[in-house]
Amino acid sequence: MEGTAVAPAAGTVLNALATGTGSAFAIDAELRAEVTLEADGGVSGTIAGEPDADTALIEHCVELVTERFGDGEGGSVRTESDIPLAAGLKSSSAAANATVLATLSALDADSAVSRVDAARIGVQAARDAGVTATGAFDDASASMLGGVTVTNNHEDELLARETVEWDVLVWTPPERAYSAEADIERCQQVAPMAELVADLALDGAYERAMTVNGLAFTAALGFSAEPLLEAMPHVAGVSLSGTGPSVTAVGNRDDLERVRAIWEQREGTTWLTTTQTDGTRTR
Ligand SMILES: Nc1ncnc2c1ncn2[C@@H]1O[C@H](COP(=O)(O)OP(=O)(O)O)[C@@H](O)[C@H]1O
Ligand SMILES: O=C(O)C1=C[C@@H](OP(=O)(O)O)[C@@H](O)[C@H](O)C1
Repeated sequence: MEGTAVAPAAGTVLNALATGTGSAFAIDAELRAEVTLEADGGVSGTIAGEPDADTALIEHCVELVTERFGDGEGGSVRTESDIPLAAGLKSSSAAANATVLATLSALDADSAVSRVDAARIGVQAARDAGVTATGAFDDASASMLGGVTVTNNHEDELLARETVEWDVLVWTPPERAYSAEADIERCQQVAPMAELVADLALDGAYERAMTVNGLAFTAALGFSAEPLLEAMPHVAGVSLSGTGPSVTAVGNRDDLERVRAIWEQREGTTWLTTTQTDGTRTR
């Protein structure tokens, strides 16, 4: 019994660590999960190219799905991806979503659950594995459904979902930042700004929302606002993504190319992509 699914990365419009309301958009960078089930035994996980990374999240995703939709099968799960881990680009949400759908596919139970509920299973696994602060249903829903979503992460409730077609520039510095280690109290200090960002996002002004989010959360989380300032005159929106360290900008392709030339002088990787609208899919 085998199943494969592919999930996109995502960038942040609103970081949910201040108020529990969050917003994210899927971007065209992929993570693939391959699941093989056996009648019994435990679940073992592998992350290609990351021998020391924590596999508890993907193993627990398999367990939750086989307990609920199968007969508690065991087996193996392997993820492979270009999305850097713990870089603010929602690799954990993509890994959970792809693993949940791959396991459902291996059980021949693809239609047993809606995609939104499948994302909620991944969120539960992330909470159980301790890799998230709020559950990150914002990131999970964006990666599962594609497009941009706005969510209440305390209730795992989808407040809005829209298809958007944006060019996206991403800068990923070499360092890593685990969400579970983020300073939540400092994030809560920017709650009034997060409320403004949520209002803008729910009005569909995602790009402006993103820039306000970027200014507030670079301050709260202690990142430099310099990359945001460099981009701001040229782009529609720019923000720290998640708890960082990646920064994403959206706007006109030619303008993003100009910002790319500026960001490329920094250490790390700068790449151009687009939003993704299909979300997570079985293969
Ligand atoms: N590609 C992956 N495959 C399996 N698990 C992953 C993967 N990427 C992230 N994770 C899990 O998520 C944790 C990191 O989560 P987080 O700090 O939220 O990073 P991100 O911003 O990339 O989502 C890792 O410790 C690991 O348990
Ligand atoms: O763990 C969490 O609850 C969250 C982590 C952050 O994302 P990253 O995982 O990208 O840092 C943030 O943007 C999101 O709104 C909520």
